[in-house]
Amino acid sequence: MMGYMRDQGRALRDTFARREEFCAPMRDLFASHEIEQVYFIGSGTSYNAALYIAPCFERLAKVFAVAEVPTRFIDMRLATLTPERARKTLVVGISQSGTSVSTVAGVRAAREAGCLAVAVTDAMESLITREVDVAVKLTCGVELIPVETRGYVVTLLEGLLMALDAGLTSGALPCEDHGRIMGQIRELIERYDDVFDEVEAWYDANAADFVTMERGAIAAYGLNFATAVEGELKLGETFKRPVSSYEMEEMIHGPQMAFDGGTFVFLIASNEHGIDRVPLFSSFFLDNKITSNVYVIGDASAAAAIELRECDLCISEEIPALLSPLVYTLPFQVIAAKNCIAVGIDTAKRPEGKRSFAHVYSED
Ligand SMILES: O=P(O)(O)OC[C@H]1O[C@](O)(CO)[C@@H](O)[C@@H]1O
Repeated sequence: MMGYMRDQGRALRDTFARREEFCAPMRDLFASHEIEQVYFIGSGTSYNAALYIAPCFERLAKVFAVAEVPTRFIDMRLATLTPERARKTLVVGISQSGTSVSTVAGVRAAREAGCLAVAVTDAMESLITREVDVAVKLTCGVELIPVETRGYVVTLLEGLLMALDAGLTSGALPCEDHGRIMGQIRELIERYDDVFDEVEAWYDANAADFVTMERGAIAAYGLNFATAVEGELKLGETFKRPVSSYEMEEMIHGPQMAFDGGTFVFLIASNEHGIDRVPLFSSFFLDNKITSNVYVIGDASAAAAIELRECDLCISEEIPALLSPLVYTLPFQVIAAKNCIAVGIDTAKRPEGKRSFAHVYSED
């Protein structure tokens, strides 16, 4: 797992260099169809990436976009699609492997309803590619372990680049804004390996505490809600402790009643609307002596806005808010991987003797 994570910087730079491979097909779709709404569907890590990609399309390409798990897309959203609306609806199924039963069923149902269906997948010969109008390459490379990490950050970047391109092409995103954001991406992926090292050093400094985690709560706002949900999945599927994710404000509407000294609270202080509320949350847990295990995750701009403690993570340089999910997922990936190493859990192994039905590898 650590090997795939340490390769993320290279994979992001490779994805950026290959952007025309996935931006061009999406650009053609937007140019040749009147698209009024986009559904990004996927399961697990791919759904969590969709939680970031959908708002990127809304902000940058000014198109109504929603992230949905495939079963809810089929059971709820399809009902809203009259034949006329379906023709103007793009459904993007994200599946790294191309074999998630749910996502394959989702794009099939979308197409049957008259929507335009696209697959974003690393496996260009997989089942999902046969159920769509267009298959778009996900440039993450195969991950041979059950836990997806490199695939997650690559999916985020690919979605962001597609949204930027769609916005530029439609005229929704001014050329100077497009150029500025592309520059920020270039700069971040160049120093991504250094950022990874900073996160790992933070883990190492707090390792003795992290391995004692009994339960976790991850709270975030804005684009980093996706980070919280992905952090919950990563820690749960590896370290196997119960972890919940929250839109930050919602954490104080009941869930906090269950927290105690064994609960590790992670507050993602991204430089978005909501950052000023973070200190209220940390002091609630600390001052009321509910748990001393409170960690704020932020960067140089968070440090200017919030009084950080020694145990908090402060990335030394500023991370632009739009790109911050590419970085703030790292602490949770690193805690997941290194806690497992510490307690002897092999993250490369699938649970023995348990056949899952989440993926299908052939038409049978
Ligand atoms: O992106 P894919 O290949 O559809 O996989 C989705 C999810 O399915 C899993 O492989 C589990 O079944 C997760 O690890 C992953 O997040």
